[in-house]
Order: sequence, then C-alpha cells, then structure tokens
Amino acid sequence: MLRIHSTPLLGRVSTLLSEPCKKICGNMSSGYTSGKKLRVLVDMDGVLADFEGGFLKKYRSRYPTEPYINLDDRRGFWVSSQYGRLRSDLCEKAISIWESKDFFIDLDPLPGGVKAVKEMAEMENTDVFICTSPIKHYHHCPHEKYAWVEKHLGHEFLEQVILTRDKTLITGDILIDDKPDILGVEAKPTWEHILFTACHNKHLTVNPSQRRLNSWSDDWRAILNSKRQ
Ligand SMILES: Cc1cn([C@H]2C[C@H](O)[C@@H](COP(=O)(O)O)O2)c(=O)[nH]c1=O
Ligand SMILES: [Mg+2]
Repeated sequence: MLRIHSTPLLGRVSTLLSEPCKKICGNMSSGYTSGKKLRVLVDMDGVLADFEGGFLKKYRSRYPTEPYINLDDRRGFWVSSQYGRLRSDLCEKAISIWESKDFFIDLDPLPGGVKAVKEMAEMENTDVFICTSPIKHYHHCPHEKYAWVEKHLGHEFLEQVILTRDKTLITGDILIDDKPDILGVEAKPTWEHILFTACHNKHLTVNPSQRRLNSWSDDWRAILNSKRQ
C-alpha cells in the first residue's frame, strides 16, 4: 500500500499518478491539512433519485389491478407501512418492488440534483459525499446505488459514496435528507439535518429550528454558506 506522509511528498507522488488517483490524493491532502472544508452529506433516495416516482411506476405496472397511493396522498416516510395500512398484503407487494433487480438503477434523477451536487463538488473548501442507506436485501441495491452514481455523476464520484444504515455515525456539517427522523446510535450527530421536501413529508409540521430545502431550485448555496466559518 502506498503511504503518503507529507504534502511535499504528496506533490511529487501526485505527478506519477493517474487522474483518478490525483483526485483521491488531492482530497487526502486538503482534508487532512486545512480542517476548514465544509463537509456536505447528500442523501440519494428522495433527494437525488426519484424513489417515490420510480416505485409507483413499477408497482402499477406489476400489480395493475391492485389499489395504489397517488404521490399527493403519500404520508409518512415508509411506503411499505402506508401500503400495509391500505391492505395488509400490500406491504409485501410494495417491498417486492424495491427488492427487484433494476429498481435502483432505473430511478430517474430528481430535477436539478445532479447539477447541484456537481457544482457543490467544484466549490472551494467543500467536500461532498453521497450518504445513502442500502436495503438489507443486498442482492441488487448496493451495486445499483454505485452504478447510479457512476451513470449520473461520473466514475470519479464513486470515491464520494458512503453506504450506511446509520447516518448518525458519519461526521459532516450538513446532511440533506428527506427522512424526517434520522436516528442511530449517535445521539448527537455532528451534522445539521436539512429536510429535503418530498411528497411524504411536505405536510409535516417540523420543529421550527429544522431548516428545509424545498427542491434543488431552492437556495442550497445559501444553506451551505450559512455553515461556513
Ligand atoms: C420508502 C422506503 C424506503 N426503504 C428503503 C429504501 C432505501 O434503501 C432506504 C432509504 O434510504 P435513504 O438513504 O434514507 O434515502 O430505505 C424501505 O426499506 N422501505 C420504505 O418504505
Ligand atoms: Mg432519502
């Protein structure tokens, strides 16, 4: 394994490395030495990738005679729970959709998300990571989440992917996420949760101190700047 001990050596080693390796080493050097970079964690499902729209399309196509919930009528984060309340067997039918091959890779990007993340990544003193929870049925989901990032953000962005079932363990300044309650073993995560508005959370009255990003047309740059020292 190549160990890099100091910035001058890093500079020399860097000239010998391929472009992707240079980018990795660039991240290592700036992250370790400055300590001033803003670290933004961006969720994937419901923030960058249209989980709800993709689910409804595939559910209706697989179960054309079964009842379904329009996106305007979605309430609560868990699609499976709301379908289960509609009729108990529909919970399993809902789950079967996102456990299927090609569900995650086929998700359409949400408007403006990919462009915003690419712009964020180019900003000075800013590190962006895609922070996303895989489902436990792991046959397709983790692979397809990586493939989605490669397809829409590019191969180099794979370096920025964090798959975790517990986002409270990840350190960052901001987490942009559509899930209203992000809980885990760490009671006091380092990040401020910015609630990304989605069909399932738009009616929620949240704590007045919780900030929202209504869409990627909203002023995400101002939110980032508000966290800079
Ligand atoms: C709505 C819903 C989602 N899931 C799964 C699907 C995704 O892998 C995660 C959500 O990930 P995120 O990083 O918090 O966006 O949860 C599920 O299992 N059941 C559901 O109803
Ligand atoms: Mg999400």
